[in-house]
Amino acid sequence: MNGPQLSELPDDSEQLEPFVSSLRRRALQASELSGVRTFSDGFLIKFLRARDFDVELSLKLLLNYQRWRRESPEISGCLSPSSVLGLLSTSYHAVLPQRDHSGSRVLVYRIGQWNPKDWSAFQVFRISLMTSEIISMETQTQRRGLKAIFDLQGWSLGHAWQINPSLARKISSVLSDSFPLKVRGIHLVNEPMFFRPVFAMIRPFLPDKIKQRIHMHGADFHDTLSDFFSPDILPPEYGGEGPGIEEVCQDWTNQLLQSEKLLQQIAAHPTADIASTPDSSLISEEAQTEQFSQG
Ligand SMILES: Cc1c(C)c2c(c(C)c1O)CC[C@@](C)(CCC[C@H](C)CCC[C@H](C)CCCC(C)C)O2
Repeated sequence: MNGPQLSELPDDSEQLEPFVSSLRRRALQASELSGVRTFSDGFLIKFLRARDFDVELSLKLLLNYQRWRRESPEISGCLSPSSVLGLLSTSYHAVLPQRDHSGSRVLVYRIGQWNPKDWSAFQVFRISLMTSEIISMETQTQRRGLKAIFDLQGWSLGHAWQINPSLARKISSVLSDSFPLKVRGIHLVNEPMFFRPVFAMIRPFLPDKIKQRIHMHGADFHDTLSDFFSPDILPPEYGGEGPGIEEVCQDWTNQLLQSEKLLQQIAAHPTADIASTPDSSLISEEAQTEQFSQG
């Protein structure tokens, strides 16, 4: 059985066991110094699915993930949706309710809603990290990855000044090899000319595979965006017939707020399998059935 076929099996399948044990053994050896003593199956399977069950590559991804978190405490230390509620309330971000034709999650970021005088790039980054942690618990997302649409309408110098080379490095790391999610597409719409220098800071660190998945649509994006996404799932603001952007942002904000405890647990114990622990008081009943038992 090859990697993608293994990915299709459920978490508790016997055939996954040798891979999980092997990654656990390697991870425990490697993290002796960092003091991590337990890795849940669910945690390890995220990394295996992200690397099509290549144990060596999964281990590398796992160690990069831990290092990234350690080196970015300003971002990963506080995974609290309520701490950035003011920003979420401006309809800055949504995960669309429907997956695309290939099963990928579709995320929308509306950069223009971010007022850089009120919110730092670290806080903005935190939102992406929280969403990433939540969707990476979904089996189907582990298999089919995600696509992100960045609406850069309103991008200004105030935004650009927040992105320094160190932050650009952190952005390219999570996109390439520091987070257990398959990035299947990045779509920029309404990007102004002066977004180029910022993109030029991020681009050199990206592997070719990711570079090829970045699409710049400009202001006339309606036609070209629909080459990638069916109108059924896109909000009307992005040329589709799905629910409006304000509504989907509101819904996802509620989802994040419901996951507050869960996210705190992840920030405190990143290697534990929090979503599937018997202690389901961590997350509301509703959110569990909607978000975590799919696929
Ligand atoms: C796991 C994961 C994370 C954590 C993630 C993203 C994706 C696709 C992920 O899979 C995309 C967004 C990002 C990188 C956070 C970005 C935060 C900054 C402050 C936004 C500023 C605006 C960017 C200059 C816009 C363009 C970025 C693209 C070239 C990615 O966080």
